[in-house]
Amino acid sequence: MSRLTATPAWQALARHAGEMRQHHLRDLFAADQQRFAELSLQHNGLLLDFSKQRLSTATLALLRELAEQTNWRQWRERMRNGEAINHTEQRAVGHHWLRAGVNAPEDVRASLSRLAAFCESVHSGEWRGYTGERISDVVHLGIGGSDLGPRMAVQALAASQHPDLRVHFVANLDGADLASQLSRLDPRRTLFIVASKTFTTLETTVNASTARAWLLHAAGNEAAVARHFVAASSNQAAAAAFGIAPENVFPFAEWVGGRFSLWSSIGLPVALAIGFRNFEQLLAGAHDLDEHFFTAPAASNLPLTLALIGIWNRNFLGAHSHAIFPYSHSLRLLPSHLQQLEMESNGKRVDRDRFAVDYQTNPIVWGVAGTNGQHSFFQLLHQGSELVASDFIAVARPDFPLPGHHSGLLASCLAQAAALAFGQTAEEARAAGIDESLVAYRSFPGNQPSSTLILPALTPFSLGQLIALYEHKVFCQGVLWHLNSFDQWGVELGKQLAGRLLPVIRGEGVAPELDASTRGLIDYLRKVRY
Ligand SMILES: O=P(O)(O)OC[C@H]1O[C@H](O)[C@H](O)[C@@H](O)[C@@H]1O
Repeated sequence: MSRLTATPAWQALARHAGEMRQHHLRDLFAADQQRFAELSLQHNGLLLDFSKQRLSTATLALLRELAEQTNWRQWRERMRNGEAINHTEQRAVGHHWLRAGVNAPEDVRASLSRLAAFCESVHSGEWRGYTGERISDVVHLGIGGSDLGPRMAVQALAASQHPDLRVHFVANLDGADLASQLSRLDPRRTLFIVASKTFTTLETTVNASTARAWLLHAAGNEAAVARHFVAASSNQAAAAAFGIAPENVFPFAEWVGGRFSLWSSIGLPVALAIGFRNFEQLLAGAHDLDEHFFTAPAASNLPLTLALIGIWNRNFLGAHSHAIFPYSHSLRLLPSHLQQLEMESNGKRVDRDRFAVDYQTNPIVWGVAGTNGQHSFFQLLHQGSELVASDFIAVARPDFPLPGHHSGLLASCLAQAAALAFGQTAEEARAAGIDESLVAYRSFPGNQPSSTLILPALTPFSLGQLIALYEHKVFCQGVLWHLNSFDQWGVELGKQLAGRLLPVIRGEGVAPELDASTRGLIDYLRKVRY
C-alpha cells in the first residue's frame, strides 16, 4: 500500500464511497434544499456549481482532510517560493511569476516591456517587411505547449481581434498544414514567430525552415529574414544558429513549462492579435486567480475544490474520463488545451519517490464545444454504460451577440447538465405518454456527475482566470497523487524511435533491430510510394 492509499483520509473516503454510490443525485437533491448554496463557490465573477457531483458536504470534508494529509499547503508554498519542485529536471515552477504584475521578477518585467515595444512597432506600422510593406499576417510556428495555449487564447478572444492583423497557427509536421497557410499569404507582408522552448522540436524546425525558404524564394536576399522572423524560446543559441537575429529573439526562462508558457513570450501571437493592453488583462486575470489560490482557505479555494472533485470521481467513483464542454464557440479549443495541461502533467504512473502508484492517476480528458457535442456523442453519456464526469462552462454574456442565439445556448447547457444528473424514470416516460413498448428505450438513468462553471463574459481577464484555475487544479491533483506534474518523459521514446526510423523511411539506412510490424509497414509504404 502506498503512502497515499494508507492515509486515514483515503481509507475513510473509500468507505464513504461505498455509501455514496447507493445514492442517486435525485435523492441527494430531494434530501437537501440548500444543496446549491452549500455546493457552489464564487470568486470575482466566476461561479462554480458542483451540486450535481455525486458527493455531499461530508465527502468534501474528507477530501479536504486528504489534501491536508498530503501537505498541499506546503507544496503550494514550495511552488510559490521557487523551490525546484520539478525534481527530475531540477527546476522551479514559475509560470505564476509571469503574471505577477508589478511584483514580477525584474527579468520578467523587462521581457514584457520588449514584447510591448515589439507589438507597438508592428501595430503602428513602424515594423516593415523587406519591401517596406506593413505586416498584415502573423504565422505562429510551434507545437504542443508552444501552440495550444496561444492558439486557444487567440480564438477565444476573437471578439477583441486587432482589425488590421491576422494571426495564423501552424503546428503539424504534415506539409498540408503549412502549405495551406502559405498559399494564402504574401511574403512581403508576413511575419513568422518561431515558438519553441527548446528550439530542437522536429515539427517546428522543419516548418520554420520551409517558411524561411518560401520567404527567401520571394525576397532573394538573406537580409529579409531579420524583417520576417522572430522567435520565442529559452534556447537563444539555437535560435541564433537557425538564423534569427538576436534582437528578434524573445527569451523566457527554463522554469516556464511548455504547457504553462502562454504567459511568457510564447504568448506573443496573443498580444499581437488582441493588443498588448488586452494581453496584460489576460495576465491580470491569471494573477487574480493565483492570489486566490495562494491565499484562500481550502473550503473556498476553487482550484483545490476542482481538484478534489476530480479525485473523488477518478479514485472513488471510478470515472475513467473527464469531459470538458465549453458552451462557447470561442472556447472550442479549450478541451484541447486542457487535454495537454492535464494529461501531460498528471498522466504518470511513477510517484515522486520513484515508486509505481497503486491508484489511478489522470483520467482521459476530452470534449468539444456545446451544443455540437449534444448531436453526436452525448447519446453515450445519457444512456451508455460509462460513468463520465463533465465540466460544463457557460458564458453569461455573448461575445458575438446575434439576436436569438445566446438564450438557446445557455438553455442547452443547463438542460444537458440537468438531464445527465436526473435522467428520466420509466414512470416519468409513461406519464409523458410514451408507448409501453418504448419506455425502456426512452428512460434515462441519470446520475452522471458534472460541475458548471459560469463566466460573466469572455474577456481577456476572465480567460486568464479560467486557464489559471485549471493550471492550479492540475497542480493540486499532482500533489495529492504525489506526482511531478512538470516533466513529460513519456513523450521522449516515440521521438527517439522516429529519429531512428527517418533514414529507413527515406531508404537511406537499415535498422536490423526493427520489429516485424514496423518493418512490414515500412516495406509497404516504400512499395506504394515509389
Ligand atoms: O516548445 P518546444 O520545445 O518546441 O516543445 C513543444 C512540445 O513538445 C514536447 O514534445 C512536449 O511534449 C511538450 O510539452 C512541448 O510543449
